[in-house]
Amino acid sequence: MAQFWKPGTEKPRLLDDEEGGVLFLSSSLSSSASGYGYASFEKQRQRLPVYKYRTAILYLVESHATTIVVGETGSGKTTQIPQYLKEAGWADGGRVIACTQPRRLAVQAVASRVAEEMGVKLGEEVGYTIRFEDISNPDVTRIKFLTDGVLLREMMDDPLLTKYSVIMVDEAHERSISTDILLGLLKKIQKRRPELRLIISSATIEAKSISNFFQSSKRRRVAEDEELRSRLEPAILSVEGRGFNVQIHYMEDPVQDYVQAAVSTVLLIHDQEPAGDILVFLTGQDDIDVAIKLLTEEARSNGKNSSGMIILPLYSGLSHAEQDLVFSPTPKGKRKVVISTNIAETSLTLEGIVYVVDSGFSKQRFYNPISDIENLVVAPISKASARQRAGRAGRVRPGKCYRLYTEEYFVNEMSVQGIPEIQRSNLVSCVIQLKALGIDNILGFDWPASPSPESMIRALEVLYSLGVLDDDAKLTSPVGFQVAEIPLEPMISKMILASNELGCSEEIITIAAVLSIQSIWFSGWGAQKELDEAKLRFAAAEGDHVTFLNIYKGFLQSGKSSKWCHKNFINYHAMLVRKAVTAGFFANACRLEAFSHGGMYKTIRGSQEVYIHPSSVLFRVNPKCVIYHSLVSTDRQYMRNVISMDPSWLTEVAPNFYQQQQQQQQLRNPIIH
Ligand SMILES: Nc1ncnc2c1ncn2[C@@H]1O[C@H](COP(=O)(O)OP(=O)(O)OP(=O)(O)O)[C@@H](O)[C@H]1O
Repeated sequence: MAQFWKPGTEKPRLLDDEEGGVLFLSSSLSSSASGYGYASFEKQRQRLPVYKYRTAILYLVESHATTIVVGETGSGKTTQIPQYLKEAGWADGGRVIACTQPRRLAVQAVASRVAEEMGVKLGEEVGYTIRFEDISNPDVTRIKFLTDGVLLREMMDDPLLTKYSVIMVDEAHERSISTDILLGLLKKIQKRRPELRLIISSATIEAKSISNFFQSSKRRRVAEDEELRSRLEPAILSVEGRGFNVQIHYMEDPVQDYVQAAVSTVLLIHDQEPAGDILVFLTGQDDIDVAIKLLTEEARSNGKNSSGMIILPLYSGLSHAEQDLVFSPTPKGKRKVVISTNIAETSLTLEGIVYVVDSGFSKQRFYNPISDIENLVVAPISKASARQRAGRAGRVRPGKCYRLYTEEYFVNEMSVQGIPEIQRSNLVSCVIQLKALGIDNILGFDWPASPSPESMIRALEVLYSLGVLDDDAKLTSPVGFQVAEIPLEPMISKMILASNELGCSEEIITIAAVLSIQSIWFSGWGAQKELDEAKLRFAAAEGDHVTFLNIYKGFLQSGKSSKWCHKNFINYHAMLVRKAVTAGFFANACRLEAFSHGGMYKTIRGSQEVYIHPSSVLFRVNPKCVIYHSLVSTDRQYMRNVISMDPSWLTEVAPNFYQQQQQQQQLRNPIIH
């Protein structure tokens, strides 16, 4: 059973988070306001800490090009500021107020909440746009929530974002790659559109560094007259006041297995704490599935009343219906246990949540430009994230947060902020986006945090090999422009274009769609055996990509029997498909080196050791040469979504890339097969 330090053993202190210990967020909303639910929306809005700053915010936005708003979680920044701006006339005359979020789920949830508070139908005055889903109407939408990635895409049609009067970049502290690109581009746009207003908001942002970014000395020199200079000077506003109390508990000793510790903590809460839903932060679908299984089994075997718990997963691959369950009210007498990735970390209000369990980990991208390998690894979160997670409790009533790490670790070892995503990612998509927006001097681009030159060079190299950039590093016509226009990874886009010539566009578009989502398999939760059987039924000898096709066709024809699967096994056609995949993903080619450990491969590009992931239908089949879609790192580097291929295709589809590669390898290692 999890051992937590009990806050009752020491007098609770009013502490700043960094100091650790019991954290009582000072409350400007009293718990008697748990009658909150009954108050009118207007009253609820007025009780939020940000309300007292309404005039100040509007004044600063009027008088400064950039306003940075810093405030605690739940103070009302996201839901209220766009409404204040609308009320003050910033959406008059057909103009639009934009509010960006790093995550799709947050965009949908916040837009629904604001539409509800304003008493309007979602998609009309208040709308949202996320990739592949546009619930807005250009004629009537005045407040638009969107992911930062979608706003970047909008710049391709309207580089100065002319329809927006104010753009609020929310959760900037997350430093997603799209947020950083957006900040760099918005700074450029401001020079051309002095009337555009920016609000950069976050609970934990390092306001000073963003402020410095927006007021470089060059900008100050450009602004000669006093008034202009003062307008260009960013304003920083700190919203004081927080939501309800959130009591923080730490582990007495470090935990060996955070999934097991999370399960024990949920059972402890369910057993000992009063009513209220629980939100658990784990890292990904795999450990969420394990936790759900363990939780169900342990509750049953301990004789605990598991029937009182409604256990729900939350990650980005879920269907709308599954996501809706998480947001729906908890039936009386029940306790919802939502087990989530960090998609629930920012901006979300799940009304019934009273308890948060924080594993202290999340899946993070790490890219090594030398080996050209990008990994999704389970890594410790930062204090900023921990604070956001705790902030999911205490939004509509007081709450508790159980951190599955020690206070000592939190205070002394946890980093204050995470590393910006741009400094730990493959930059291929980022570079092509900037090129498409006419930013030719990528290395000289004004970044809030500069990416490494090695990553930049790697990205330029790959884009050149894909035929997307020419010798002057400009987009090629038509391929480069076409690839940039498709809102997918450049390799997938190139694969689609290649399929046209190879006569298999329909199939490739199906595969591209599957690769662009997290998983074609909906959660195997509670039905792992059936899921495995289904996978086997649809499996194709050529690899996962062709398996996706089989599934899709099966769906279309509604004949999902194994008999149907055998009858429609398409070999020759699949070969074509594989060649098109190779045309896009040639940089991810690997060769079988040894049969040890179930088949050891090496990347042709960098001679890195990699293995086929057990979830692949090619696991233990071990074709001689394969192409993978992505890598995950656990005890080893595993390739996910793998397809077999003929190595002779490589020099055919990517002559520059592989001839150069072969020459380099011959220098290093004269024997290559
Ligand atoms: N769907 C909802 N149901 C009930 N209350 C809500 C909902 N959405 C927001 N609220 C209320 O509004 C408050 C402010 O939410 P908002 O998202 O604007 O805060 P925020 O300052 O942006 O915080 P964060 O940075 O954590 O997202 C919440 O703490 C909660 O009290």
